[in-house]
Amino acid sequence: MIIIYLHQSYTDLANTCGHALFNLVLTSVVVGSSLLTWRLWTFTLRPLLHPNEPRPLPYWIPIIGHGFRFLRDSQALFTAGRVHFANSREPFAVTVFGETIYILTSPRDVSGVFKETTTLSTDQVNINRSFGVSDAGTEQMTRPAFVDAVKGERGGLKDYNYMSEHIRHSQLLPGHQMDILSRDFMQLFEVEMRSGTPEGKYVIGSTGEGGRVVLVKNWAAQSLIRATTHALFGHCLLEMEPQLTDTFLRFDDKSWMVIYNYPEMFAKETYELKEELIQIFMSTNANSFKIAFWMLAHIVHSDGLKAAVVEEASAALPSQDADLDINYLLNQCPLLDSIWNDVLRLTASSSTYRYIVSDTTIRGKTFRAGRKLLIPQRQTLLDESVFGETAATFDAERFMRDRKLANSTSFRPFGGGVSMCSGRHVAKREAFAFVGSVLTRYELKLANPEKGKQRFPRLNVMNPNLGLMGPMPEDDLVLKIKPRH
Ligand code: HEM
Repeated sequence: MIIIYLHQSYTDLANTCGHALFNLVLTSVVVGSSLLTWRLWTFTLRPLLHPNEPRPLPYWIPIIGHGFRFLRDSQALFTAGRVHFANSREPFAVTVFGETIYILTSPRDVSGVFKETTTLSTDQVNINRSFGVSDAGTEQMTRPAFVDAVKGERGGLKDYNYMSEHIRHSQLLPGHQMDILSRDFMQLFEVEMRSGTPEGKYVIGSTGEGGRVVLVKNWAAQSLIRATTHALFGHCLLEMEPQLTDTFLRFDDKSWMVIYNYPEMFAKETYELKEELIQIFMSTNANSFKIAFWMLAHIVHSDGLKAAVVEEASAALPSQDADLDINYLLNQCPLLDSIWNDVLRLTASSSTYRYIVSDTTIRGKTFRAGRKLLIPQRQTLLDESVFGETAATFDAERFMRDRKLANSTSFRPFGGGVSMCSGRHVAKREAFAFVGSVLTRYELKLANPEKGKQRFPRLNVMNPNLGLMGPMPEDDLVLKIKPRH
């Protein structure tokens, strides 16, 4: 009876409105109500039935979910998620092209993740895959075949990934190997900086009497990447590939496409550049020149700060013929140290990532096996409840005034747990070497445009990023430099 009635009503309405228009309206009503039902179930009813699971951040288009927002400005998406759940910092889930990713923004949850090393994995296999390691290569890398030199036979056989991590740590963490690396780096870096007036693509003009106009981003990148590459890999790599730094810089801004498996057809050049680079070369070189750049940018944009830092650092270079005393800069310069920390805080968009091997419960929330978990460190680095009302802006003395801040669980620019950056000590050395060297060897002035003042470089917050954010492509720090006598 009801069916006959509905059919009759359908026919009457269709005849009155015209079939095409009526079908359009009907389709819209069906799609709209299905969408509302799906939203009600997914974002309201299901979370009520599963209170122990992180709540999903609502979205409108199934499967695509937050995909485009994630690619366009992932930090804004994470902030929106945190705010959507009333800034409670409970874990939540986003959907990126069909994939559910848990987002953690509370330092206490994050500490729980770092402690859990059995059910949460760093997923080395998949990371290697995105850098082109084949199935056969993966099989070889995960086959237990090596003996740990320290533990010997007692430790049992280890696979390539374990041994590679072991070697990275002994090379890069404080100890004998790092001392050798640092010594080599400083020698090579001195060659770069001592040559008086820097030459290369970063010099864009002359001001007479030995003065030059330089682009600092490129200057920091060229000198630090060359010296680090030479110290880590020997001279052959740069001899075989003299353009390596340029190739790297062209790749750097888009490297996230490789990590997030962005479709190759939309990023052909990036994937071609990736072929020319190796993964370890990227993790070693992607960040240090950026932090050096930002530190110098903040220092030279304030005459008062510049004078204070030059005064503090000047004992590291007693004469222009001396070698830069990097240990003095690292250990006796509290202002420089505070600047390093606050710049890291403002520019790190580091994320720690884990693959969930089996269901894992942290502080009452269960994270389901087979999904990914992401910890965007920027969500705590800008937390006003920890860093104060001025958390969003640079404060050179913030970490000097409150020394405990550097050990806060909200301050993790290098990630944490088993995957914490082992290059953090090397990075600090590189940044201090560049900033200290430039400030003590040169007189510096902002090269102001004809009208007005040089704008402070804007942070490129748009690209998903795995370490430090650089400046917007069209922004740089342009300095007039003149060797000191
Ligand atoms: C300011 C500069 C740097 C920043 C902000 C930075 C940040 C990071 C972050 C966020 C991670 C992932 C941490 C996690 O998953 O929790 C990482 C990993 C790593 N970084 Fe860095 N990094 C920097 C410089 C360097 C340098 C100079 C090197 C090498 C000389 C390096 C080598 C590595 C390596 C090898 C890893 C993989 C994890 C490991 O085995 O240690 N990083 N870095």
